[in-house]
Amino acid sequence: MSGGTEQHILLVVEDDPGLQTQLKWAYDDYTVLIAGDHDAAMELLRAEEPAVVTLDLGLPPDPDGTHEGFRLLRAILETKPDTKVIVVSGHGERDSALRAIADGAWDFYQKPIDIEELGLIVRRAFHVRDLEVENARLAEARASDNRVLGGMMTGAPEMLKVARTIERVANLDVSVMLLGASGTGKELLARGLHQTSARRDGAFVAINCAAIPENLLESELFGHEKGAFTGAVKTTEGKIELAHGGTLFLDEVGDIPLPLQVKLLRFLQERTIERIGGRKAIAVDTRIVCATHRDLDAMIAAGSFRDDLYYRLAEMVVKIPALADRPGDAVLLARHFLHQYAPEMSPGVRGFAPDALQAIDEARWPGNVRELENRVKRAVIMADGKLVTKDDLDLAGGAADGADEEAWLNLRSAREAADRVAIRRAMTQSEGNISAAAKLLGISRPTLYDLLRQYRMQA
Ligand SMILES: Nc1ncnc2c1ncn2[C@@H]1O[C@H](COP(=O)(O)OP(=O)(O)OP(=O)(O)O)[C@@H](O)[C@H]1O
Repeated sequence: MSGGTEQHILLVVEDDPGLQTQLKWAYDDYTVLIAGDHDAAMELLRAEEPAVVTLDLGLPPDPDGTHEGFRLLRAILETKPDTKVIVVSGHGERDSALRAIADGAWDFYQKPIDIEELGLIVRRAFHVRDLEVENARLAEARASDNRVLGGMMTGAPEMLKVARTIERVANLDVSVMLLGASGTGKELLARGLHQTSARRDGAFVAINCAAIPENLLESELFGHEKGAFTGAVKTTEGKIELAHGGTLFLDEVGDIPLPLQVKLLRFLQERTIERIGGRKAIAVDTRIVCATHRDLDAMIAAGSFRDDLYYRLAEMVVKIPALADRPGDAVLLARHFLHQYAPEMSPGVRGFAPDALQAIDEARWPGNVRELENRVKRAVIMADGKLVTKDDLDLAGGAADGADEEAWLNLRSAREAADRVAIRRAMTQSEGNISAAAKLLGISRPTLYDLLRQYRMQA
């Protein structure tokens, strides 16, 4: 292939020995790997990272059904979401094929296999994959599958930087303070830090200090002995102790009252705690990661937060950008949540209408990712058709129509701009399926590929 493209590895998942041999030798442009079942396929996927997979839905131990095929499709896309999976289904299994597309398969092909026809689809899959690789290379250092730490999704350089910082400090013995508005993903990042660290086999315990009444917070954090106070009917471990060997996420640490701040500081200095009513110091090995949306500098100046505690907790301060400051992430996350919620809540819902995507892109999202997630969830439930509309999202109107109309450089650039909008919309409506998008646009698939390449757009 042309320079700059990755090695072309094709994984064929097929349990019929005859077809295996036939396919193995049919495509000499690629390195062809063969797997006969789920486990063999996953092993090869992990070891060789094939860009394209052809997947027969009928696999052992269920060769006449589709259960194993779908299970493998899910596993492949979970493990390596950018894999182009071409589902090969038997006669009369069109419904399964379409369901596979809805589940994230790239295309489908119906048996009996015609080597040349299937070869064409495979070739195009590699072609699109090459374009994606090239685009990704061009579009700064973006994660190829938009997933970073602990299941966090982002394509925004601002957030990728945050994730990299956290990965880097995860295994260092430094305290980390996450600063960011509500719903920006602080807890998710703390969890990601824990999972990346050597403590990953220990517990991750989270406590929101603002949500617990002051008089109960001490017991929540440090635990109590039986009889320590009225109602203390049995000895109870606090969160710090429960996170022994693991990580305690102290959310809204700015809400800890001063007397408790002293006790927390003592724990950080001596690494021992005393339960309320307890007489002995208990050694506890817990890493603390904390977060707040408060202005701790101002609180220190006002005397409501101890500066010595601050310096213990905040050796590394990581600022989390608001969703509105991560261009592209709102749409990326909206799609992610739609695919997460639609299957169980409204299986008919497949994607967003173009006006909805535009509104999502333009909204300010004061409640950040949590607000977006809730709105998408509600919209998925409310949607009547296959597509979630702007009305379903119940967002206040976006930017004024046509307000940012540009003066065109020339007819070519005006055409290109119009093409881009139409292609983006068609691709969105068809959830990235090239055939369907080409159909919507009234052009052939090869023409659409040419345009995508010409405009350097991602499929
Ligand atoms: N980048 C992301 N990718 C996927 N899900 C996300 C992302 N960021 C946040 N979420 C989800 O959004 C919700 C809010 O995130 P999280 O609880 O981590 O925010 P927070 O900053 O800790 O909020 P608060 O300060 O209000 O507690 C969670 O359901 C979380 O899983």
